[in-house]
Amino acid sequence: MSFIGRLCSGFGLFSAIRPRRKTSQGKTAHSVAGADTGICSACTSSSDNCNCLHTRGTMVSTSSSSTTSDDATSPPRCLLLGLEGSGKTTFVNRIKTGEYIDTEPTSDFLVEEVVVNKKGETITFIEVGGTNRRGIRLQFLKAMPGQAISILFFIDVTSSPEALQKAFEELVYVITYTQERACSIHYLGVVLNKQDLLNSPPTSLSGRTRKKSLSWGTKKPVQQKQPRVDLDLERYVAMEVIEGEENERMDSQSEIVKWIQKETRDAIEKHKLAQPEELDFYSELLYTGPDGKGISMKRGDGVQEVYHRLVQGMKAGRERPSLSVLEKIAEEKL
Ligand SMILES: Nc1nc2c(ncn2[C@@H]2O[C@H](COP(=O)(O)OP(=O)(O)OP(=O)(O)O)[C@@H](O)[C@H]2O)c(=O)[nH]1
Ligand SMILES: [Mg+2]
Repeated sequence: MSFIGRLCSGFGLFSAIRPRRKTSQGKTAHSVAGADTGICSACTSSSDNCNCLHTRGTMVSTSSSSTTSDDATSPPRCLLLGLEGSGKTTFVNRIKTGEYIDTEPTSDFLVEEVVVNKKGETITFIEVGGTNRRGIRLQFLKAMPGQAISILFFIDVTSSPEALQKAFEELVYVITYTQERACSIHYLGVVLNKQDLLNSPPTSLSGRTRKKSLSWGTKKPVQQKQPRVDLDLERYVAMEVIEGEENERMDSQSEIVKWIQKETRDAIEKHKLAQPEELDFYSELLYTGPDGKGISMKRGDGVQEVYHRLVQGMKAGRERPSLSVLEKIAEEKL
C-alpha cells in the first residue's frame, strides 16, 4: 500500500469513532471504511488511489482553498517534525499521559488526538517519522495543500554538527515546501530538546540516545564534512566537550543552547523565512521553561511550556488572517 494509502487508513482509525457531520463548506463529512479494508468510503476508491485526507471523519479535499482549514468544527492540526530520535513521540506521550514512556522509531506517521481543555476541544498531532526519506516525509505535506497547520519542529541538542546541519536544512525545507504548497502555517515552534543530556556524562546513556550523543563526550574535534548550511563549526567544537565541575557544565550547557538558537535563527532568517513582514505565521524558538531548566521530554522539563505556547500560537494563528487571505482581499480591492 502506498504512503498516502496508509495515511488514509491511519486517519480511518480515528474516523471510525465519529458520526458523519457537516464541514464548513456544508458538505457531508466522510468516514473511512477502516484501516483493514484500505477502502475510502468518501471517494469509494481503494485508498491506494485516494487523493484526499481524512481526519476523524472530516474529508478535506486536496482542491480546497487555504481557508478550508479554519473549519471551526475540525480539530486544529499540529505536525510534529524533526530528524529521527529528536523526541517527537516522547512529547506526544508526555502530553497524553504526563509520563515518560520508552519509544520505538515511528515508521511513516503517527496520529494522536489530544484533548486540550474541559470543553473537550482537541488538537490532532501528526508525527511524521524522521527515519523516512525526505521525499516520503514531504508526501505528507503534499497531501494537505490548502490546510492550515501548526508545526513543532524538534531538534536534538546533542546531535553531531552534521546532524544539526541536516536538521536546519530540513527545517528550512519543510517551511519553504509548506509555503509553496499554499498550506498556511498558523504557528511554528522549534523545540531544542534533550537538554538533560548536556548535563550528564554520556556513559550514563543507553540505546539510541547514547549513539547520538557520544560526540559530547570526546575531546577529539569532530570530523567535518563540507557543510551545506554554513555553521560556525569552530565555535561548535569549542563548546563540545562537557566536563569539569557542575558550574562549568552548566555554563557549557547554556552556551551550547545559545549557539544552537543562534544557528537556528540564522538558518531561518537566511532563507528569509522569519522576516515578520514576509510571513503569515508566528515562529519561536523554545529552549527553556519558566524555571530555566531547559527542555527535556525525558525529564519532563519545559513540556508544559511547549504545549502552552503551541495552544496559544494556534489560537492566535486562527484569529490572524493568513497571507493568502490577505492577498485575496488585496486582489479584490484592485
Ligand atoms: N535524554 C533524553 N532522551 C530523550 C528525550 N526525548 C526523547 N528521548 C529519547 O530519544 C529516543 C528517541 O525519542 P523519540 O521520541 O522516539 O524520537 P522521535 O523524534 O519520535 O523519533 P522518530 O520517530 O524516529 O522520528 C528515545 O530513546 C527517547 O527516550 C529527552 O528529552 N532526553
Ligand atoms: Mg517517533
